[in-house]
Amino acid sequence: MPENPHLSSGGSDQPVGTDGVLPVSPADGKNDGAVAAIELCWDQRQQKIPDPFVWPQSDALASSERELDAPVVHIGAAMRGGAGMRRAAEQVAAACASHGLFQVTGHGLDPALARAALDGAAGFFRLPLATKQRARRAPGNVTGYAAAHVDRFTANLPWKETLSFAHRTSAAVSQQVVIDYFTSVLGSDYQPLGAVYQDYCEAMKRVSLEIMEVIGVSLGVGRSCYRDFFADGGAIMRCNYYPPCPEPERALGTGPHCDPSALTLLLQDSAVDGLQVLANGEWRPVRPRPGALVVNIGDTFVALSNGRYRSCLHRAVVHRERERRSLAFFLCPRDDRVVRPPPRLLDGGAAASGQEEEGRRYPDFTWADMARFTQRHYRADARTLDAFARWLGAAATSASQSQDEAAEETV
Ligand SMILES: C=C1C[C@]23C[C@H]1CC[C@H]2[C@]1(C)CCC[C@@](C)(C(=O)O)[C@H]1[C@@H]3C(=O)O
Ligand SMILES: O=C(O)CCC(=O)C(=O)O
Ligand SMILES: [Fe+2]
Repeated sequence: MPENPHLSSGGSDQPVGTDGVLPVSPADGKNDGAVAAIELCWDQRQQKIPDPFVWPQSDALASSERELDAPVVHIGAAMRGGAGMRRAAEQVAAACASHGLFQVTGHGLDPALARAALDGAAGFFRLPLATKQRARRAPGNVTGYAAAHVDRFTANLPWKETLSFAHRTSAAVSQQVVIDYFTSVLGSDYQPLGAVYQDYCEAMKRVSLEIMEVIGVSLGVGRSCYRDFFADGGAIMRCNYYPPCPEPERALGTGPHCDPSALTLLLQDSAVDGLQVLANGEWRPVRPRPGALVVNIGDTFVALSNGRYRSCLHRAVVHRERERRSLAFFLCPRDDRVVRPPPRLLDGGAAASGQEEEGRRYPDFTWADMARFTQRHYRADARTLDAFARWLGAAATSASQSQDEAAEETV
């Protein structure tokens, strides 16, 4: 296993921090006092933010006023094929080869459902802390309620609360997986809110698969290649709430990162901006556009495209007087599906010459591996995919060493 501050040793499940951002008490993952202190941090009468919320100057770099140059893709027109698909594929190819973000309109998401999902999040985060804590995230798990990730990290805390839950469509699981989550952790009173997010996730899954068709065309592998790959996949749905912050220039709602998942569909609160993307060394805003969904490429898709498409490096800033909400739908492959690019995307004609492994930029992995890495070993940031590839390589080496040792012992 290489010496690297980002990686844990020996493939154990002990978490390690990223550059001094150490996880809190890994053994129990509980931090009740710190979670309760969150209400105090959010208190509007405070003048200063506590030290653990202060980000290094290099991460909290000033923002540009210049909006990110990102195409608006009409997905409805693309699905009708012909010129609509050709135009969409060109727009997607250009955006994904540069910064990895575009917007989507013509997606057919019912505006009343979008409103109910944003308002539902507002209502949830206004609940008393004790009620929200019924859904608290369990250690090592991506789902649940989290306040500033105080139970995971001790520094560079994000100025946000989140509620995350899993969505899946498969014959093997309940067709009401989101409703079941809400009623089981919060109680039967939360069935209607669960139903809103069940519908919202189903709409996002449909749109994600349509986008996968366009991405497939844009990479020359055809409409069904990625659509089929993700059809039985899952998703993590996350409601983000960013309270007003007395020192917004020293804090971040979400630090600089690439999403480890494959594709993210983000609905921004229409009134307040906050999402920013690093492009040509500048943090450029992606202002909310009524009716549009923001779409970005994540690390898992970078591997699936063999590095042709870029993971979008982004962050969310906070405001002094205004709170902000956003809804993120993170599309992931089915847990056990092997992430491997289609042969046509291998470099230097490797596929044609039968040397498939030589044209590969990243090793095989599964979403279960990636989820474990980001929940137990590494705080997702701008370099997750490279750190993950090294971690997989080191795990493979130590597994084959153990096998050799076992073989020697039996000789
Ligand atoms: C698999 C995931 C890990 C995170 C939630 C989903 C997709 C995005 C990841 C995250 C938002 C990237 C920034 C850091 C993080 C810790 C956060 O601020 O919430 C990440 C999520 C997480 O590990 O919970
Ligand atoms: O709130 C936002 O605009 C972005 C949130 C984000 O990047 C995330 O949850 O991964
Ligand atoms: Fe993100």
